[in-house]
Amino acid sequence: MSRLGEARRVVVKIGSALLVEQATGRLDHDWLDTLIDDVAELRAGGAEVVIVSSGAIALGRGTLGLPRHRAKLEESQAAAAVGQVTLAHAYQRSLARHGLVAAQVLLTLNDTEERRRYLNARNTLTTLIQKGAVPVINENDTVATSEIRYGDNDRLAARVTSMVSADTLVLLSDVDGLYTASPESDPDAALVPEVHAITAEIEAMAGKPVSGVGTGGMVTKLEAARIALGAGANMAIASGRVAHPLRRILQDGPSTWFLGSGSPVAERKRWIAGALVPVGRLMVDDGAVEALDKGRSLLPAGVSRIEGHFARGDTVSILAPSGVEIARGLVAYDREDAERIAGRRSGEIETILGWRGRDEMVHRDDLVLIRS
Ligand SMILES: Nc1ncnc2c1ncn2[C@@H]1O[C@H](COP(=O)(O)OP(=O)(O)O)[C@@H](O)[C@H]1O
Ligand SMILES: N[C@@H](CCC(=O)OP(=O)(O)O)C(=O)O
Repeated sequence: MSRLGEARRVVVKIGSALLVEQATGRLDHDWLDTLIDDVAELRAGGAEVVIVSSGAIALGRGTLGLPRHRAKLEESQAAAAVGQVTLAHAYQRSLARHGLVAAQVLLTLNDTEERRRYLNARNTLTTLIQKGAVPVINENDTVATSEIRYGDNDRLAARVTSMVSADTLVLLSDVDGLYTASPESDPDAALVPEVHAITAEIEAMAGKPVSGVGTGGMVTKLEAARIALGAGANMAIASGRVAHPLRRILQDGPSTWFLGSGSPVAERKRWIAGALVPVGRLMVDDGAVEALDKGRSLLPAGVSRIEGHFARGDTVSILAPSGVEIARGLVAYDREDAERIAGRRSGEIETILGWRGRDEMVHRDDLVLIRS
């Protein structure tokens, strides 16, 4: 079976140049339908699919009568506001043919970098996936100023891959994959089928050229690969210039696979254990120690004392009654709220806080045991 066939959670990124006909500025519905047929096929095979789609600016530009090149930032943002409506509607229509529900999610760089927003976005996305909807994500172009913009959806898609712990990222582009040199300028350039590490040699292959309506080029695709591999996912670049582009990858058509060594969950846990400095401490009772050893989440009921100042999403140490640190994790509540619900049953959270938070103080996906 192909690597894509084995994937369980896949993020697919679609570049503007694929969806929007350059000459007319129109959305290519026929092509989109073939792509969505493939998405339905992947889902029928048991995979969950998240879409990251560009195209809002290219679609809105024509409607507002803006030039293709050298539009000002605020003009592009205005174009995105118009084009995003068309884009979301196109996905909604195409997915509905398979009885699938589209969910529009617009993110900025802050949402994937600032811990609180990151957790909120992650919770929303995982809820959508669990409910069977297909998230269709784009950058929130209208609100983002240059400092808080991604500017390219390749890296946004890689951050989303990490955020939802997807095992596979597919970047559909106008080329079959990474070539030894830019295929536009070098007729001898050859497709690289597999990349195991992003070395200086690989970096040298990516030039800076950019297609007519896109903004990325190969450089941002390599940056995306670095993020995806760091999150334990594999990444493919393949052409979307064909009907049924995902089926083509499933049938081992031309592509470049960037192959990582870890698994998404293992990488995430390594990040929690190693890269983050705990800012608070949760003392837990013996029952909680036992539950954590069995791989369960930490519930408020098992927390007996709290120290330090932390906000939702911060890293905390979890200490056994003996004072030994047994785990680390991302806490789901601010210190003040954590204190109010400590020692209480999860069913009481809503009555105590006045709003319904998570049942867990630290969810098991956000928790790593640090003693053997
Ligand atoms: N080594 C390379 N291999 C493949 N494509 C390259 C390479 N170097 C530069 N490119 C250029 O990158 C383009 C793909 O990036 P881009 O146009 O940004 O796609 P998208 O719109 O899908 O993000 C190719 O069409 C090609 O012109
Ligand atoms: N957010 C922008 C797309 C930015 C982008 O990365 O474009 P592309 O290089 O075509 O994938 C839009 O929707 O127009």
